[in-house]
Amino acid sequence: MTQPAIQVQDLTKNYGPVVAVDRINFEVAPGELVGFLGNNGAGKSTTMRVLTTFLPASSGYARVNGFDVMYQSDDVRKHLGYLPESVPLYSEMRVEEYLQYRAKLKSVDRTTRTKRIDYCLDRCRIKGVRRRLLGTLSKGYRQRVGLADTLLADPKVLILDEPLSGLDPVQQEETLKAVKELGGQHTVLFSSHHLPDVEKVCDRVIIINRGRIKFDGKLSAIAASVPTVVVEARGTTAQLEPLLLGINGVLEIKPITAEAPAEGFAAFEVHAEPGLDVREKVAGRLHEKGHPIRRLEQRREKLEDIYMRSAMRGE
Ligand SMILES: Nc1ncnc2c1ncn2[C@@H]1O[C@H](COP(=O)(O)OP(=O)(O)OP(=O)(O)O)[C@@H](O)[C@H]1O
Repeated sequence: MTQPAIQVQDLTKNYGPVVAVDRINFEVAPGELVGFLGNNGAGKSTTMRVLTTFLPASSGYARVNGFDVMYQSDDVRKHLGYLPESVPLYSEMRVEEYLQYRAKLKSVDRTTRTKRIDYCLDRCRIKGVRRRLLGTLSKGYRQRVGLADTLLADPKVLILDEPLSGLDPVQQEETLKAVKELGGQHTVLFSSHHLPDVEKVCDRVIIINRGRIKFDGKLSAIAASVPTVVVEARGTTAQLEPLLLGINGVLEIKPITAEAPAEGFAAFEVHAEPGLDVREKVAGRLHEKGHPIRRLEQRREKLEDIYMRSAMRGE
């Protein structure tokens, strides 16, 4: 089996009495592009800081490219690019000058340094601002200069803490394109609050809530999930439930209480056997028994549904 690029086992981080990360486990395969999601204070940055060796774990362990973050931190850092949430830059330096300086610090080979910087400027779509002073750049450009910096030494693993935060939609799109292109070649773990963007670029998402992992799955699996039928019809739960349950292929009925149905109506989620579309049968049965339908639709689970469920759990 290929060695995971990131491996986290029973990792816990306490800040005094605050348990920021609570015995989490996950692995990221080489080349995977994984979205790390969670509400404010869920534990994303803390996990990332442990992975990038900036913070020691309280217990458990983490490895990056096979190196232990506690005991082999130099090796971890050698093969890792980290973009913190707010990128610290020297405002009086020009973009290119800054990247030269950073490349030197990272021991990027002198003979290929200029070529490498050119490549990173191009990758992060900041060629046009290469001679600008960092202090005069907008947040989006500063963020992408930070991203170019993380790429300089061609690290195998990139950890990006909210690379899209505070950017306008155009800047978000540009940054997102740059991040997407990094997948495959690099292993990328990035945190974000922008679910539609995460859906656009990631292979997989991990959702953390109050320091615990609540969901870890491939986006392709979410897209392929069995759709649910939502039905709202005149009648009471007691009248409608047995009718729906009696339909061939229907496995489970769940009354919908989150969105209150209109007076005199009841609403349900109907879960049927995989591959079976029961909408016509539902319509036929309810019509036959004199229960007019107000709403009948097929709903496929989206990342947002999973996020809401995972991020609300335990609140
Ligand atoms: N230096 C610190 N000292 C004490 N508590 C901290 C410290 N840093 C973070 N915390 C707490 O740890 C928990 C996790 O915080 P963390 O910053 O990892 O969350 P996050 O998911 O990155 O949130 P956000 O999306 O707001 O950046 C929170 O309860 C936070 O208040």
